[in-house]
Amino acid sequence: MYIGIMSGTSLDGIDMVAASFSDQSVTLHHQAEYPFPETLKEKLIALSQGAPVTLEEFGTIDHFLGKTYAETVNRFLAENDLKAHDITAIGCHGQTVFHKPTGPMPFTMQLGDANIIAALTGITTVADFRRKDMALGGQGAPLVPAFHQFLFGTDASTKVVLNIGGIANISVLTPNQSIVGYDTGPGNMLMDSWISEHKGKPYDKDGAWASIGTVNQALLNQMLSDGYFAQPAPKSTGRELFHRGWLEAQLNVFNKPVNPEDVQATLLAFTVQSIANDVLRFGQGELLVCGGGARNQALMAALKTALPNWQVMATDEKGVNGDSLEALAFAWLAHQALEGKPGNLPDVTGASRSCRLGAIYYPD
Ligand SMILES: Nc1ncnc2c1ncn2[C@@H]1O[C@H](COP(=O)(O)OP(=O)(O)OP(=O)(O)O)[C@@H](O)[C@H]1O
Ligand SMILES: CC(=O)N[C@H]1[C@@H]2OC[C@@H](O2)[C@@H](O)[C@@H]1O[C@H](C)C(=O)O
Repeated sequence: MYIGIMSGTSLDGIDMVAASFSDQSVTLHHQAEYPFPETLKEKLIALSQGAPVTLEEFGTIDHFLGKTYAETVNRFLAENDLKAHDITAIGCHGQTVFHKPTGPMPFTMQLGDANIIAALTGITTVADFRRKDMALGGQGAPLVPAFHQFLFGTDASTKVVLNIGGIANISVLTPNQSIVGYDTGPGNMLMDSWISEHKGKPYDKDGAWASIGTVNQALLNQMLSDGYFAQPAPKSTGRELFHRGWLEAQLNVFNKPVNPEDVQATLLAFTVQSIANDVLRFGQGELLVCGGGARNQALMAALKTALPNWQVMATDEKGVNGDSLEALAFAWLAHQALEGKPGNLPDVTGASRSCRLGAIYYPD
């Protein structure tokens, strides 16, 4: 069995799974979600918002995260009556705190010291999955398309797997064609940020607040003209672009009053339309949605309206829990690493070749 740990760009906490793999199939044994300790969450939010940080504070967060992942694994093992020796390895994504895939010195940074995870759990740990791909000229993201392909394969029809986390990304699985995958742009991140500022809530449950607002079409068109959307793949993005300051700049340029609930409705439409514009390029087929956004009923309804020729459904309808899919992917990537198999798809990330991903940390 492998453990997969994902804490994503929404900063909503830690998703954990225990799963086993064969060449053709995956078996999910256990899954759980755990919140971050409040002090850690505050530090991560400050860091993600570009707050100045000293090297000492930075090292402290790396340690705090590593310790938190380790303690969470030990709790997960106890809750599921598992022992360390039941687990071959842990695949830990870590917490992305910066992602800059282009320019002369590209880098991506995931924190959470995996030495601490290996030492405190007694389990071999694989981490730092993205930087080898980037060293080979790739974006280092998205990495999950290879796992989407493994899970949903290709049959006679086109399937697009859509993750709506903080950022949204798609994997396009078309029969007899190489897989296409990239980040489409914002997922829940801007909606979360706006409702948190105006209502003090971490997210807009079921899109209820957005639903009482009206989409401002002119503001929506302005947002959709951001240069990211016209860029060809390979491409990936993050908080570095679609953050609160980006929204502030958009509202300043727009320079007309918009009610807060109308901004929320426009942000929901922005996420939906930016995704739909990309999905529409691939004709018709099934759109399988995972990530927290799949739980937002208003967002799912708007996606269905924007994509009338697509069968839009949550991955759960295909038997795969959409809340734990990314954690499952990192358990699979750890399995790939230990089996000495490649993890990246050069067609997706733009790396010069496929390669083994991740650094292995031993407990002894
Ligand atoms: N019932 C719901 N209604 C509306 N939004 C929801 C609901 N449940 C979850 N969400 C949204 O999903 C988000 C969490 O999604 P998820 O855990 O997939 O993100 P992540 O893994 O952190 O991000 P990423 O995939 O970009 O790394 C929450 O922040 C919230 O915006
Ligand atoms: C740098 C980084 O952490 N990117 C995440 C983020 O969250 C969604 C999207 O942006 C995707 O590119 C990626 O995560 C998933 C797990 C991936 O690599 O496929």
